[in-house]
Amino acid sequence: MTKIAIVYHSGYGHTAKVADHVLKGAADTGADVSLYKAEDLASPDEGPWDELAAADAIIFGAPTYMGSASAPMKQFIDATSKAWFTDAWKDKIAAGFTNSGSLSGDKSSTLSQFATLAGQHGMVWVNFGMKSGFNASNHDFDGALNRAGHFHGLATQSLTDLSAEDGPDAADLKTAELFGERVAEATKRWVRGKS
Ligand SMILES: Cc1cc2nc3c(=O)[nH]c(=O)nc-3n(C[C@H](O)[C@H](O)[C@H](O)COP(=O)(O)O)c2cc1C
Repeated sequence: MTKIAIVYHSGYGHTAKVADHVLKGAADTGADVSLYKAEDLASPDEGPWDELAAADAIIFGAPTYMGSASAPMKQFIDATSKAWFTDAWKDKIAAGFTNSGSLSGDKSSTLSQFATLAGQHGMVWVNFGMKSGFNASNHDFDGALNRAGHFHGLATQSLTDLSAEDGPDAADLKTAELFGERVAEATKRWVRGKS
């Protein structure tokens, strides 16, 4: 069974909800998926680093704050330098997701940050591969999948006046599940091809 780790930060619960749905989509393919909080991996010398080293894929997730990954996620990113020195994550599958208040909100910067992190570790970045669900006049905004139209990762929107109970909406959460499924299937093929 392939092992997938999701490392995420969420200040107010919205991104945690997205992480839960990414997990659901990946787990529905039969993968063994675990969630890790970035705060528990803030130091290179403490936390479940061995479990990340044992994973076939690591998915990074954080809210976009001021146009990049939130500070606790950046602290985790910097703490991965020990894994970098030992090539602990080389040739693992990587993917990323972010969530923010605006439809765009510079989420692309956060996804690029995660793809760069994956590149630094010699990981194999899996993009989303889903076409935009809202880019033509005959499309409905409501219920559209991947309506923010990001391709190199998952991007969801949580309107800023809604609690994590009410946002992101069902279409974005379904999009998150399909993203989890995509990464899990890619991981399965990658692991099978290596053996
Ligand atoms: C410090 C801070 C900075 C933010 N910067 C952005 C931003 O650059 N773009 C955006 O669209 N939303 C921004 N937001 C809104 C959050 O991304 C949004 O509320 C998100 O759902 C928070 O996720 P969380 O509950 O997982 O922390 C910001 C929120 C905070 C608190």
